[in-house]
Amino acid sequence: MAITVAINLALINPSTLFHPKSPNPSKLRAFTLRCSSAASTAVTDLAEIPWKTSDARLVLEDGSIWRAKSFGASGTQVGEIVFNTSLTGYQEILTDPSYAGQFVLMTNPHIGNTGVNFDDQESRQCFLAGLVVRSLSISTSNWRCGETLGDCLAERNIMGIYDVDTRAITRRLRQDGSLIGVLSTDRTKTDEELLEMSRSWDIVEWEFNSSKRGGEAFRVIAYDFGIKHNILKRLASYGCKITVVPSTWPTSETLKMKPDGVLFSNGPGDPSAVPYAVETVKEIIGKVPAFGICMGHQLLGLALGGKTFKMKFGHHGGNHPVRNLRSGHVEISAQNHNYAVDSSSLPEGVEVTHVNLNDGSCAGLAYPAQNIMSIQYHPEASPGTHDSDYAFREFIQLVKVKVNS
Ligand SMILES: NC(=O)CC[C@H](N)C(=O)O
Repeated sequence: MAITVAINLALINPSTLFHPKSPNPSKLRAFTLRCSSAASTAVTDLAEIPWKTSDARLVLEDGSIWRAKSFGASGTQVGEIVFNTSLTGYQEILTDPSYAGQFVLMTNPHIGNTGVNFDDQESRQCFLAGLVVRSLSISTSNWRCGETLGDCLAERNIMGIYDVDTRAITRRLRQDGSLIGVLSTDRTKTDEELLEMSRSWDIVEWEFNSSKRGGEAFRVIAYDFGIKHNILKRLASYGCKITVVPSTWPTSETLKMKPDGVLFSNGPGDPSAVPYAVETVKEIIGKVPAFGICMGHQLLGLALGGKTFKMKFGHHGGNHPVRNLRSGHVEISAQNHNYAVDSSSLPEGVEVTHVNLNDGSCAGLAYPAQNIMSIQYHPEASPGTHDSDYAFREFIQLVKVKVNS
């Protein structure tokens, strides 16, 4: 039932595309760590570093080259770099399928000290393309720790780098917008080759294959575009019996199953690149109460006739202020998205219910006439604050009213 996400990394011919922003490759700028030599030497003097170190490069499409140490897997990997401002929760971030194809840079400088446990996974594997951290904890200490962060990444073939100026990269992303990059530990590849790889890759290349009457549970069908486990756990805690179906599940089958509600999940990539999913949403809305989370919210926006667009550097973190326009309350929310619904493109009758206070973008929608609600961020908040958990209660309320009507 789970999706598989296939991405064309190895098949790209670096010579086929040339990015219009290309500076002369001979003018590649090399950024060496200002503090790496001093800080790392100091640490090495005190304790033997327990992981294998090797040189790694992060080459961004703007021509900047960031030299770092590697941990986890080695090799060469292309991805889109995004920064996440959460202070902790790196394990949930690693296993959030919406990060597929992306390098996540943690702005919190010290990562890895609690290791990885077997209870906090948001899905069955690590989906992100790579992890970028300033300082990797040299020791791991937590009563639930099952393995170190480095071992976890190495076993799952995910690359990580540390000893890199994450603040400088974040400032660059905030200024210039999101960037494609290549992480590599391969010394045989030149900087120019890596730069070409970063410029010929596109993240949109995804393929998705993959208490009611008498105390009975509500039956909810969850369309899996890359669903996080905590969404299922939160729905279950509200008394739902959930059936997870693949993103390509036929609408006719869904309707035959007579669900009380349908959830459209979070997921990676550009919502406008999956028109079949928009069609599915169109066929379901109006017939069954629907709740969209993140990608699901964007698909609902498109299905209702609105438009989505790519943001400059997206929202990734556990500390985004959102105003609920109905209650006037401000929630601190967990967010992870690069695309957004354009509020001005929405037809009459569709209400913008939430606004991101950092940039005024649309953070929630409702179409009461058709029992639809959606949230651009993560009410299941894992990691994050739990201010927005009430969204599940509101969805259950929509379901209840419909069931009892
Ligand atoms: N978390 C999500 O569902 C992300 C939605 C979409 N992939 C975006 O980046 O905007």
